[in-house]
Amino acid sequence: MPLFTLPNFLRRPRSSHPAPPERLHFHLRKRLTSASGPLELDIELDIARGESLALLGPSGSGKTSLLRLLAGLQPADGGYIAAFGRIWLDSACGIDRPPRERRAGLVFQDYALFPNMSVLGNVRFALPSGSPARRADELLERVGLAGLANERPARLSGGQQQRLALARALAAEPELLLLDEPLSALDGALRRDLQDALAALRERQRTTLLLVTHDPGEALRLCERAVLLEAGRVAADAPPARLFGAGGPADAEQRLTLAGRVLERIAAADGSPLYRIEAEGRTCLARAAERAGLEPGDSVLVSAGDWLATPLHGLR
Ligand SMILES: Nc1ncnc2c1ncn2[C@@H]1O[C@H](COP(=O)(O)OP(=O)(O)OP(=O)(O)O)[C@@H](O)[C@H]1O
Repeated sequence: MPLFTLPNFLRRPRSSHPAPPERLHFHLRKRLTSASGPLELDIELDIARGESLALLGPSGSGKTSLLRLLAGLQPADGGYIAAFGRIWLDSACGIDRPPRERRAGLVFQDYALFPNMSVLGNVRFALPSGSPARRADELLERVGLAGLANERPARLSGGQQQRLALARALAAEPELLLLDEPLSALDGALRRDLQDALAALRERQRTTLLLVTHDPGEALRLCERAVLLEAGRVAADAPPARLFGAGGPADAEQRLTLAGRVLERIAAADGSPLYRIEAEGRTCLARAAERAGLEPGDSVLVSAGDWLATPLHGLR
């Protein structure tokens, strides 16, 4: 008979779920209320550390809710999250770590910046303790905000606030980065620059990424895996090129965007370059998006509406 036993309320609950250090595995259930009636979110996914996953699906399919459940900002009705060697949630045994104990960084459409801190202060605040302060300057440089370091967030445009929110999320070096259309307020070259910066930073830190996007090009460029949600369930889980390909499960508008490869460069009548492209078994002629300087063999995304080819990096 032990001399001393801990009372029940002091015992730490133990989960029976395995939590391998290199994986994120979750099964989450949540009853939601949509305009057309109750919606049962029920999603199970197994994701490797460093993997980059696009979350797609029609409005109201549960994408934002899933990110909020993972971050701990919304309570699940049931389920578990085993994240990189730790249990964040196991409703069966009463474990539910608060957001600050989950190593998840998130950027939502409404940014949630600290209004009374400078731009630089917002990023510095998120640095893990012991990080060199210049890391905040590097991140601001990377997202093109170095010149605005001393401004207050309210003085920034929507796109600049979005970039600041991204820099702040990256500063915290999260194991899991949850991005809800983080680049939607940006256009053209800036969007491409930030996508490149995000890909480079993510690779360096081996961050696992869940990215909500409505942009097939973004999914193709940044993610090796795409999960399509429909009415709170996983309807498809495949490489983005397959999801958006002809006959794939993405919706008709997205299917107009094809993954292809440059066959050759030819000159149009006015001397501007045109490219012959093989995409999903058909050949087309396309102009290049921006000054792309495409070469034969390059992977591209072709928007069938106006036959515009966008170069892709990382397409498998
Ligand atoms: N806390 C909540 N309680 C009940 N229902 C909710 C809650 N939060 C969201 N919902 C509902 O759940 C449904 C899914 O919403 P969610 O924002 O997750 O969808 P989404 O796929 O991100 O949509 P969008 O692409 O438009 O952002 C919506 O109908 C919404 O009204």
